[in-house]
Amino acid sequence: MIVDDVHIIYKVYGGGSGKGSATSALSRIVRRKASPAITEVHAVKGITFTAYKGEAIGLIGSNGSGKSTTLSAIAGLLPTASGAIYTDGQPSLLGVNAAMMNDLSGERNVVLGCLAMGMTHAEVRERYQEIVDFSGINEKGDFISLPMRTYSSGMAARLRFSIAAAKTHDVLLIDEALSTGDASFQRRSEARIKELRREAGTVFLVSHNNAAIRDTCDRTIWLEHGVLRADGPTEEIVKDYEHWMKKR
Ligand SMILES: Nc1ncnc2c1ncn2[C@@H]1O[C@H](COP(=O)(O)OP(=O)(O)OP(=O)(O)O)[C@@H](O)[C@H]1O
Repeated sequence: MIVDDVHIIYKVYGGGSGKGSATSALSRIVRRKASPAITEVHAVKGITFTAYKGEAIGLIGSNGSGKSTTLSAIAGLLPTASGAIYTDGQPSLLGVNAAMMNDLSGERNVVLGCLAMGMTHAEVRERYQEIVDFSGINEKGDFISLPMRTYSSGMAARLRFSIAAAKTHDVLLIDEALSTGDASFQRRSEARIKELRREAGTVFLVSHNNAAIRDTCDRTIWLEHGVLRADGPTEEIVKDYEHWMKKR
């Protein structure tokens, strides 16, 4: 995968005016008043790097440095203002916010999630039990047949991770997934990420948990203010980052 001088700019409509509602938009149309100002947030400012098959890369940086934005752009969910991203294979974003249908049962979400990732019905049937067992949702009763809205945030995150981790991904993008779930689930998910790596894809992990980055990634990219500050062996980069954080 090649990320070539990528810039990402968010456009925030009506920023600052405090009148972003539908009725105020309608009144502006009726009165033919100019639309409110657009505020631009330049979140990523010219990032360039190359990632190879079999690599697990950590993305670190302070809050608002552009890690999640970079990941969304690689997943194809955000357009670049300039620059380009080239990938060999389909990147999938495994975020704690990945869409699930809250009114449907966990069971239906597993089936829909698997179909959405391109599995056939037969493959879904084959993997279903494994996904439910991995998530551990049923450890405390038959929760998998209840609607997702009855799950705790940790349970929902575990199910999301388990669905996405059931498939071998060409490029797997993980946003803070390891920080959700309890200690035993974190251990299981770390082991699964290692397996996914062996199955040849490229893994990106965004996390504030430096121990998880050290355990999972051999290369780390450090972003700060939307700029690539360092890119190299995990141990070296995380050490510099921790040192820099202490001095702030
Ligand atoms: N939907 C959005 N609209 C406008 N600005 C946004 C949006 N999402 C993020 N930003 C801005 O883009 C910048 C980078 O945000 P991003 O979420 O990528 O950072 P991050 O490094 O993942 O942060 P954190 O560690 O807090 O999760 C921030 O300045 C943020 O305010």
